Amino acid sequence: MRGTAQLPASKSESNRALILQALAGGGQLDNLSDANDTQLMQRLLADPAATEVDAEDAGTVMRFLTAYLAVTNRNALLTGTARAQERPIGILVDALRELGADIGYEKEEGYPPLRLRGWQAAEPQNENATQEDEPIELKVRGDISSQYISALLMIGPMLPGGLRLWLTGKVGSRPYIRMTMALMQHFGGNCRDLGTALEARPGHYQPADYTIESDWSAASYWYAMVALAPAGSHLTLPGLRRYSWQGDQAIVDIMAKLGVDTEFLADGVRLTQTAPTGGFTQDFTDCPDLAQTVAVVAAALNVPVVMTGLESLRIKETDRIFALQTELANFGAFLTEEAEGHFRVSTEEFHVGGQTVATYHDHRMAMAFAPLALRGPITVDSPQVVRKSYPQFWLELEKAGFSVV
Ligand SMILES: O=C(O)C1=C[C@@H](OP(=O)(O)O)[C@@H](O)[C@H](O)C1
Ligand SMILES: C=C(OP(=O)(O)O)C(=O)O
Repeated sequence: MRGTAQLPASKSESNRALILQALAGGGQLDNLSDANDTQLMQRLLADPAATEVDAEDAGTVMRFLTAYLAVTNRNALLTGTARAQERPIGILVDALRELGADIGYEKEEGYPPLRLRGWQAAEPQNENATQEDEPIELKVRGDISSQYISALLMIGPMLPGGLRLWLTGKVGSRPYIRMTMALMQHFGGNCRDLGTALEARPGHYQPADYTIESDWSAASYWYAMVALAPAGSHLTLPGLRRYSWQGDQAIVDIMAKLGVDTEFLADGVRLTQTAPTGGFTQDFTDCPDLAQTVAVVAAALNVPVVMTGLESLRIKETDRIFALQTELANFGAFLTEEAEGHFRVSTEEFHVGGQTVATYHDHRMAMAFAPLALRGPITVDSPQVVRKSYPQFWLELEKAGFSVV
């Protein structure tokens, strides 16, 4: 493997920047993602009169728009795909109700679709505050999805006294919360991490320009390819930054152990194949979207990796633990829960030769297993799933020399 692969722009940065641009009333965004999740967010924000808003299968769109539509006093039905209707949202709805939003469940309590009816009071309520300009204080569980916290923080400055969130439980996906706060500050939002709580002070966002970084989660599939490619392979990925707001930059350190060296360039990174260092334990609490990539590479290289912090994987685009276990087994590898929350990747006899990988409506299943084609022919079922985050994925594989038919 040699050459350069084009990455999509970060969908996480893009979808925050779009919400903040809408709340700020302007600003130029460059290099927005072509991911369906981002294109969808852009379309939905551009139609303020819509009474039915379909977030499809995009978690960030569903969660961020719940808060955004509420705070902008919209009357709308917010819905999504069948899977989106199985992904919980009760924690966010409870918090928004405490703030004064009028939100009802159309079907099952705690799940989309949601009926949004603006605020119960003309002004967002401030019952929990002792004085007019004090922030409303809320306790929010951090162990289900950080997207609820990001959604709340972004609307925090719009509330009369701002917002103070006390996170409870084990907080997952923390880097995504830090990314939210960094982008809020970029748009002139006043927010702080107080250690025990997160605070957004009241105030107006200011229009700001921002160039979105390339997507580190998408980069992980190219790291996987370099790890599995013939010796001497290397690859350049433009648009990635050394100082990134994306927690999935953790792939740099993880892949160093799986035999990929990263050199930061003026624009992007250059990956070079080295040798795996041996087994290790990796916590995915902060970077859940990397779990599938790492599981497949560890299995294929027969590196015993113990994976922890996978709790949120069962409520993503699919139950990713089940999907990984089922599909890895077809290649002679296993993901076994040996103690609570400790999943060991082990390989009996890894073989690639004509298997069909089921993708479970999950872009990351398709992209995580695709690098196995370096070891033999595979068929990836429903390949169009990649459009959620990386529509050009198969095209880029072809450009890199894969035969995609
Ligand atoms: O805020 C974000 O942009 C995201 C947060 C993460 O979700 P959780 O917070 O639900 O783990 C991640 O898995 C998702 O792909 C994107
Ligand atoms: C979990 C993901 O996305 P979301 O939760 O935004 O649907 C993902 O992209 O892996």
